Amino acid sequence: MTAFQSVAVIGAGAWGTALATVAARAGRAVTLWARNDEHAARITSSRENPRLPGVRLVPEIVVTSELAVATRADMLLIATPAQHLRGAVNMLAAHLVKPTPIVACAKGIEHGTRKFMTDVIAEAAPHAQPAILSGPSFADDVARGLPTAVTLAAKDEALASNLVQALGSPTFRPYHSTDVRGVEIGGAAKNVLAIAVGIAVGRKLGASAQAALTTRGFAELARFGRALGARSETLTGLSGLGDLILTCSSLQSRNFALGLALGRGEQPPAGKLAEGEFTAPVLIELASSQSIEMPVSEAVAAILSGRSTIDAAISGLLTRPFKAEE
Ligand SMILES: NC(=O)C1=CN([C@@H]2O[C@H](COP(=O)(O)OP(=O)(O)OC[C@H]3O[C@@H](n4cnc5c(N)ncnc54)[C@H](OP(=O)(O)O)[C@@H]3O)[C@@H](O)[C@H]2O)C=CC1
Ligand SMILES: O=C(CO)COP(=O)(O)O
Repeated sequence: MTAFQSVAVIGAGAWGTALATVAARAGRAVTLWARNDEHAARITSSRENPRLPGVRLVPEIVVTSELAVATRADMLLIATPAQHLRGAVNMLAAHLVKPTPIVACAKGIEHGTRKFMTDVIAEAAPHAQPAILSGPSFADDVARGLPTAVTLAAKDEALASNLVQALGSPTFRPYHSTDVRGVEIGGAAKNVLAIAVGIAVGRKLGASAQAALTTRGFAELARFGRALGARSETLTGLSGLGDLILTCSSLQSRNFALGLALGRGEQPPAGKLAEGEFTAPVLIELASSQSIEMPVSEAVAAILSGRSTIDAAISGLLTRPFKAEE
């Protein structure tokens, strides 16, 4: 029997809604918390979230805007955007009466503090047990029950394994890990790199360039990860290489789609969260503070901030000095 019978998902966006279906499929009692009363009431009555259209929520999922109801759960999943994770955890920390696992499901690094998601949780809710879930998983695929595998990490292996037992099912296979930092790095960096690859595809640089850029993107993700203590099996695993491949090759990805639009000289899709846009500046700040070379991510940050044109950034990458592959 699993240690965690009930699950609350904080943040009723596309990913939070998909995760609520994951937990329900795994047999948990599920609460989905939306910050807005009307939004919660609308999902409750229609059994559909406009942020994840076409997906019917099973009747067992309780949708609420009352934090006191959600925080009664045995474990919490936080699925807000990365820059809002601290605000969400601050709110719920006051309601926690026992040490409760809080699983970060956002992919990013906090601006200003340059902190990764589990560090933000540990700071905002000192009695929580932070964990991170990440890997190749589009909300739409997951909610429809298409199969995937992800990584779920916590410092304590037994906790990570218990969380996996609580959420896993034949269509959603979490692998447990204790390499929290490695998992956080993969999820954050791959979004920035997907913007780069989207730009290359939008500029019609060809399938060979797409593969080359994805690979060199992985080289810098891994360089950054190793410098920050990530394990190599995590970097080449589901939350690293796995999610990078997905995001750099699929039009379903909002980060890839943002890059594609930029590369084509079009307006980026409106109202779509592309975390890489927010992660790029803080990722390169962190990298340069530790003298880690991340030329592809730097090019993305320069394009997004208007410091470079797309053509200048592409030419800058292609004319770097030749060097040994590592
Ligand atoms: N979509 C996907 O396929 C996947 C997304 N992720 C990650 O999950 C995170 C969320 O993405 P996604 O669900 O797609 O984004 P969405 O834009 O679909 O939804 C974000 C949700 O967060 C809510 N929210 C924003 N700020 C707060 C806050 N302070 N407190 C509570 N709720 C808040 C929003 O509420 P409101 O509706 O009121 O605006 C909205 O419902 C991102 O970090 C993303 O990288 C990870 C894997 C897959
Ligand atoms: O993280 C994701 C898939 O694993 C979702 O990617 P996008 O945020 O780019 O849509």
